Amino acid sequence: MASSGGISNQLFISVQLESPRLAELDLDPHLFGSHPVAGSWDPCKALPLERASAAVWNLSCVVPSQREPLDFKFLLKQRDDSSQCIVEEGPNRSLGCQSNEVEMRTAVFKLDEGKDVLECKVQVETEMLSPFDLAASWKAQQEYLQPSRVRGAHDVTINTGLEGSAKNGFASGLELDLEKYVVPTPNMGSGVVYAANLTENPRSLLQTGSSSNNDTAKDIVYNSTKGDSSPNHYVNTMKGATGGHAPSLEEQRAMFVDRGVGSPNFARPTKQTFSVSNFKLDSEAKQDMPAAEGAVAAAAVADQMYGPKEDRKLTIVLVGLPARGKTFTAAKLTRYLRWLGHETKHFNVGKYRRLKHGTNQTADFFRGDNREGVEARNEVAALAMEDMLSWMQEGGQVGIFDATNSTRIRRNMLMKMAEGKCKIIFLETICNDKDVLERNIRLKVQQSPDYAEQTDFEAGVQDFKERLTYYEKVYEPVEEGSYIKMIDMVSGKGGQLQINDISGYLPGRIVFFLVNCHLTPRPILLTRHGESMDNVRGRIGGDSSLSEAGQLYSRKLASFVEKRLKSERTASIWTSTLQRTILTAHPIIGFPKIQWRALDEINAGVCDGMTYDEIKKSKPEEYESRKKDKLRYRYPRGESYLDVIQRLEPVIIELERQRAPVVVIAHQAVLRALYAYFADKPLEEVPNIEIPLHTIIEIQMGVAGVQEKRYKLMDAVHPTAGL
Ligand SMILES: O=P(O)(O)OC[C@H]1O[C@@](CO)(OP(=O)(O)O)[C@@H](O)[C@@H]1O
Repeated sequence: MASSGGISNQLFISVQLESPRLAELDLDPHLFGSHPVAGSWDPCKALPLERASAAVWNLSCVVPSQREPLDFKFLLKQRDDSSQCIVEEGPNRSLGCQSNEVEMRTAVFKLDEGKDVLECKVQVETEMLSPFDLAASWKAQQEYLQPSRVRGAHDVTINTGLEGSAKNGFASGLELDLEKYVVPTPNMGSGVVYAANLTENPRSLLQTGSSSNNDTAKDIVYNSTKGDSSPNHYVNTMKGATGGHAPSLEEQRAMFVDRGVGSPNFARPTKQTFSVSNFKLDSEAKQDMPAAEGAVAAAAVADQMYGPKEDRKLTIVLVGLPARGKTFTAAKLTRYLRWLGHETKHFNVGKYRRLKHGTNQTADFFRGDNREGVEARNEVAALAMEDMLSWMQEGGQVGIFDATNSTRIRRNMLMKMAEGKCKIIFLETICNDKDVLERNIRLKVQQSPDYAEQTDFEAGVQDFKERLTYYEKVYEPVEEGSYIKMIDMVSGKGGQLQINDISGYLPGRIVFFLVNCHLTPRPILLTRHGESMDNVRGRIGGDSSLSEAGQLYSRKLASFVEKRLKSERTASIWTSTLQRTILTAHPIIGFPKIQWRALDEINAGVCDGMTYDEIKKSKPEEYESRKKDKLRYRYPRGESYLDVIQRLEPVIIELERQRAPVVVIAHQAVLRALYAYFADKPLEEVPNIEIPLHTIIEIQMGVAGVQEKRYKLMDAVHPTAGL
């Protein structure tokens, strides 16, 4: 917003710091920085943050707009001795004069001479406000003691508490009303997590005890004895369908693909009956069946019937120089494929290297002429590939092999290891955008365990850039085999995708997904409709209107959306075709509304309009069957959660493709499925994820992955508990 006629705009800054430990440690968070408003880097003049809740401190202030960015950092002061300051680690934070700039880097403080580390979640938002907006807000506040209704301005209440500080030109204590509605997020967490840390831990190293990751151990246990992909579990299930004896090989051949558990009363296909949806498959092939429905399951069958064995297993081998977004792309692809029901795991070779060789390799370790380094790196790459192939033997379907894999020799080694066991597709990420590279390098040094002990951030950046030059010297672009090249796509300004020798259902889905992805940060707001009359009655499905409370929520939601998205030039409102979501969206003005049938609530079939108690009494076997396997259970003439996931796939693709914010007003089961995608939740958890009424779940998609924030606008009078 340019300054008008010599009257300069004001930069509104809203800062939030969150950590449950701050209060315990008697530490008061402050902010200090380059502008006189922020103490001109004098810790004694640092601005204190105000405590907003048990673990949240915030500060809002207005800074006369400045030509240069506002550089600042957080610092902690001991409550009983404010002369003791602890300044946060890492580079200065910098705010330009853009509106709605959101900076999320976690604040890291070293306590007790570095023996203890305190991490605080950070949210920083900025807004350029014209003096007129500010004055009008002030006037509205003074005269009507109401939050301002000035178009476009924050709904602020101006707190004149810090009179003294008004001298140096800023009205302190501006408080964002929206923050009052923030409620804790569940374990999805919103701290920035280093994506490579979430990848598979080396079972090979685990056996030698050099890695202490229970998850992998649990994972191995899970794959071999639990879940419905293991033969013994499957045989037991089939005993029920064959009158109690273990199915003979002939009967096993009659096992059917349809993943819907459905009503136990329906005639189970036996070896005489054969319908299109019940392909005869031997139990061994059954293991590869994804826990998915519809298109994915049918394609998996087709691939199995016609494709060679290795086509049933797919490995996406990432290729690219460091800081090209490989790990981020790998994590996104893993999340998407898992959500569709494909057994997918992300193997990061860097993690193997760190576990086997420690985290303080300097750039020299990565020199192409460092024989020892090259051998060590190839060794851990082979270990990771061995682990992945073993996992595939146990039922894994798609492996994401994340490393630079920057030479033909390395790639040939991987292809040789995979021969006859799985299909390999190379996914090469190429980035020529200097700004994107610089940002990725700084993000990498900030987050990677390789630089956790590096106290001098700039030295870390130099070391990483040196490592980069060594890789560039030996880098050989992919020209061999099946490959996908993503060229300058992450910057969100076009770019291109090149593919070679790509065929089959799953590779096709992967290409389609990658074409639609980008990293442009934008919020996606998920919320259920306002309380409906059927919610009050405890009836499921249906197409009822809103209760009084539901109508009130629709008005609050409209006010929230107006404030939260006021500075967004374009945003859209998506609803289902059921009236409870359309009525909820009705009071929202100024944004296009789109009705998606794909967003309709799970179809309860013959149980539609019933209460859970009525189902339990009149259809006890349905009730029990759904309780036993709520993910796969399909209502008679209705849907399962897996069916809902399948029909939501185009919605996910469109949400990934959108660059502007989207408000999705939908239903409990539908939002469970959508949330599970963003939160990378296991499919088994989907049917029981908490999606309370009258609460907005804000998903922030961006460079550092997916973060979440929740706003509860009002209580739900009749919370609906799922079956
Ligand atoms: O899968 P469960 O837990 O039954 O939840 C789905 C049910 O939630 C409900 C409410 O009970 O959704 P909503 O009100 O959000 O449209 C029912 O309509 C729907 O059948």
